[in-house]
Amino acid sequence: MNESKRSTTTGVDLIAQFYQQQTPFFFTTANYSLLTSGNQASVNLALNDRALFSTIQGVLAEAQAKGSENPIIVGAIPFAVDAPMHLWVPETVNWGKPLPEVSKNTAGDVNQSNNITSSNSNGYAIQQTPLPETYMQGVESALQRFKHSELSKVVLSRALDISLPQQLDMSQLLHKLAQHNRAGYTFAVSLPVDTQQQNSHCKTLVGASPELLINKQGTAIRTNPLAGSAARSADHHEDQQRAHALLDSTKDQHEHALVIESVNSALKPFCKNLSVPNQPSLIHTETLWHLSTDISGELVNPATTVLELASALHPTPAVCGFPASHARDAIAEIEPFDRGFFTGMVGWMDSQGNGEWVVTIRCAEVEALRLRLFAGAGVVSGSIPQHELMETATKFKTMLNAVGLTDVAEVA
Ligand SMILES: C=C(O[C@@H]1C=C(C(=O)O)C=C[C@H]1O)C(=O)O
Repeated sequence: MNESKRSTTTGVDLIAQFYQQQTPFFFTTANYSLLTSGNQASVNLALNDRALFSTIQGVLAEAQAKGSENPIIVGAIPFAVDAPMHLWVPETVNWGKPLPEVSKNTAGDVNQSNNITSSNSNGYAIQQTPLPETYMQGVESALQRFKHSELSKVVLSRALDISLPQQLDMSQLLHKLAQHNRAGYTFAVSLPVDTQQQNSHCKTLVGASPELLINKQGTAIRTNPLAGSAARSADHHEDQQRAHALLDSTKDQHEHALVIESVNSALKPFCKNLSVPNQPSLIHTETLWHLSTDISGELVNPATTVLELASALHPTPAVCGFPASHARDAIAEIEPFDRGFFTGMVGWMDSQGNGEWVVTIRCAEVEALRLRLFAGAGVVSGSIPQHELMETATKFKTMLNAVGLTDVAEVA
C-alpha cells in the first residue's frame, strides 16, 4: 500500500475537496478512497496500441525522476479498443479511508439533500436512444443472429439524455452514490473537453460500478465478473424469491458461464494458479441482484501490470458478448450511439503496476445542464426483449436515484 493510504483523511473529506481540484479524479471502494488533482502527463493512446505500455512506463518514470516516490496514472479507457483513452499522471494524490457507514437517520439526511426535486420531472427534457420499441427490435435481431451465426451472447445498451434545470452538485451526487453502493466502486473522472463542439463544457464521467475488472497487488490478482441480473423488490419475501429464481435460471447461468470461461482463458496464461469457483454466487446492489464469481490468482511474473491484465480481459462478455469479434459487430450494427467510455474501465495504476480497474457501468456523463446515462443487458438465446428493456431501465436507477430523478426511472 502506498504510504499516504494510511492517512486519516476520509472519503467524505475527499469528496468535499472534489470541486476545488483541477482535473479531479475520484475513486472510492470498500477499502479506500482516492482523490487526485492536476495533470503532469497525459496518455491518449488506444488500448490496442503497441506503444501503450512502454509509454505509460515512460510517463511514470518521468514523474519518479521529478521526485514522486510512487506516482500513479489514473483515468478512463473507452469500450472501443481502438479509441483514445483518457489517462493522466496527476500532480497530487490523496489517499483516504473509505466513506464511513452512515446510520439510517444520517442516510436519510443525505437522501433529503437531493440534487433535484424528485417529486416532479416536468421541465426536464428526456430523450431515449434508441426508443424502447427499437431497443426490443434490436434484441429480437440479436436472437435471430444466434440462430444463423456463431454469436451466442451480445450486450445491448441504451442511452438516456436528460436536460437539467440546474447544475448538479457533484459532491452530493458522489456522496449519495457511494453511500448507496457501499460494496461497489464510486468514481468521477474529468473527461477531455470536446474543442470541436461549440458550447462544450467540462464533462465528468460519474458512476457507481458493482463490477471489479481487475485488482493487482504484487503477485495477487482478483476479478469479480458479474452477468445475469434481476431487479430487487421492496418486499423482502419477493426480493428473496427473485434472488433464488436468478440463481436457478438456466438462461442466466449460461449467460454467466460464457463470461467466466472467457475471463478464465484470458487470465490463465499469466497465472501460477487461478481459483475459479465452479458456481456463481449472488451479490446485490441497491437496485439489482447479480450472478457473481469472485476469482483470485497468483501471477507467474510479478512485473505483469494491472493494465496488461485489464487489456487481456477487455472487453469481457459481461459488457460485449461472445465471441467478442461477432458481438462487437452486432453492437456496432444494432446500437445507434457511440458508447464512448461506457463499458470501458475506470481506475488507477502505480509505478509498480499495482492498481484497481472497474467496469464503467451504472454511470453517466455529466456536462453542465446535460446528463447522459447508459445501461446495457446481456442477450442470449432465451432472452425476452421486454425483460431486457426492463433490466436496462432498472440499471438506470442507480444514477437516477442518486440525482433524485426517481420518477424518470418509471418512464425509462
Ligand atoms: C452492461 C451493464 O451491466 C453488465 C451486464 C449484466 C447483465 O447483463 O446481467 C450484469 C452486470 C454487468 O456486467 C450495465 O449495467 O449497463
